[in-house]
Amino acid sequence: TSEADLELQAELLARGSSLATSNVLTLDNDQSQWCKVNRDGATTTSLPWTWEPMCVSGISADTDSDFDEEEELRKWTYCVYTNGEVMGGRGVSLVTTPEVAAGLMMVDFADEDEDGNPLPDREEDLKHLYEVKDTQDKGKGVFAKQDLAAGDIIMRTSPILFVARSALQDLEAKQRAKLLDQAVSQLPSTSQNLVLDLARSHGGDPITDILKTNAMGTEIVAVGHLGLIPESARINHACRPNAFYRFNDQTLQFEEFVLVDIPQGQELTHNYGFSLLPYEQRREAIKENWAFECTCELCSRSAAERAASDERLEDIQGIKGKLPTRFDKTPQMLAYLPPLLELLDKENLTSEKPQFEEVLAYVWSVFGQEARAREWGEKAKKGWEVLAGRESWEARRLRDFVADVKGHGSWGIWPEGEFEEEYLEGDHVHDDDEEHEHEHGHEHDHGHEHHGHGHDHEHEHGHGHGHSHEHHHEH
Ligand SMILES: C[S@@+](CC[C@H](N)C(=O)[O-])C[C@H]1O[C@@H](n2cnc3c(N)ncnc32)[C@H](O)[C@@H]1O
Repeated sequence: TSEADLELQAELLARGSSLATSNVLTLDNDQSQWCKVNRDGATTTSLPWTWEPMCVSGISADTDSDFDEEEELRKWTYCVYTNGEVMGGRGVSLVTTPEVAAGLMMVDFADEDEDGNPLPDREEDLKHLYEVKDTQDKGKGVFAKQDLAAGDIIMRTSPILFVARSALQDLEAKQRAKLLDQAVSQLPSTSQNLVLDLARSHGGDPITDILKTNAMGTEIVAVGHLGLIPESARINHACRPNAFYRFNDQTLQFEEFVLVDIPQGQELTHNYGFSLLPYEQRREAIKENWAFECTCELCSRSAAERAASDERLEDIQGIKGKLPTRFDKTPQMLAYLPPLLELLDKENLTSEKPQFEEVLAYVWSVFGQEARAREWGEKAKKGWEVLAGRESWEARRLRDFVADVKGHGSWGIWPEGEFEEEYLEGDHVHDDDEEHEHEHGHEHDHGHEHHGHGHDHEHEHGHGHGHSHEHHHEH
């Protein structure tokens, strides 16, 4: 980056930050006002935005539920920010706060590789791997054009539109529609068409509907946003999905990847959320949030098979609720983790497994059991390589672990003389609190499941470092 670029960035950053204060108008009621942002003579084609930001400010009353009745007034400003040139000409629009926009000015918009060479059209590279076709009962869907293996990346692209989640709450319907329309209309026409062509399911304002039907949960500078990725938005929901995504908020790069092997011709699926809820509740939650009746493989099984799945889900929640957090209770991990992993496996909850495989590897290491530590470390490594990516820090961490188990900080730290052979059997822990376990069944899961670094389609899916997943939805 040249010095001039750095200066420009610093200047833009300063201007972006100052918007936060200069732009908030004094308002005595929740009348909001529109305002133009001062550009101090800068041309509108300078990076990062190619359009004048359009902003609206207002005040919302937040009821603090902990101290009921107490209403707190919160001032807010949301603006439309568009760069119509980045990401290989695809462009990106955001409806977000000036603070988030200022944070984004630092990002490398990922049009160049590390050596400054322009990146090829990455989506074009991978288009032979899948096709979009009509399904019988779910509108369009995405299908594998060849056999795909777990970990394969099938889409490399970028979101076209981001909307801060809070904006959907704070803005009243007309303001929201106006900002969203503006955000879309400032995009290049091919990108506009990609957005406007997407499925709708709720009625009302078209772009709001498109967002609610298709957006995925993402975070930008740690603030929750809905992101619209038109290619990935064609993937239908399944409670036990075979595909997943990662989003990198440093580069705005989005990667769709294969979670479990997919034979040629099979449909790709995403988890839109609620996958840990039992059948009836899951169905309700999907209907309420997504306005469709789930017809996925799991939801279409016989009543007896669904009941068996519900029972496994209850057992999974029960075991998760009992996992010890104190070091002196580490032996209990040996009783709980293997059955938990077996249940997750039976229930095809693939994306949940690596975190527990990793813990189990460290537990064996704590007890100085090298072979078992390495065996589970290998499983966790494979899982993270798929879920977080081969180059992720999770995958590296596990590669380091299996290469040198005895060099790991956990190795043999269980006090000598206190190790008992029966720990290895895993049956030393008595289920004296069996009753309890059922009490906390599914209560914790309001459909916001976190896979790894945060995903769920409420929808959240996705994953990664500062990458989130969620096929959101008000999400
Ligand atoms: C993100 S879009 C998926 C792509 C969409 N089928 C299309 O034609 O563009 C979400 C919409 O797909 C449909 N859909 C997705 N998963 C479904 C499922 N498991 N069962 C029924 N409908 C589903 C619903 O109409 C939902 O509103």
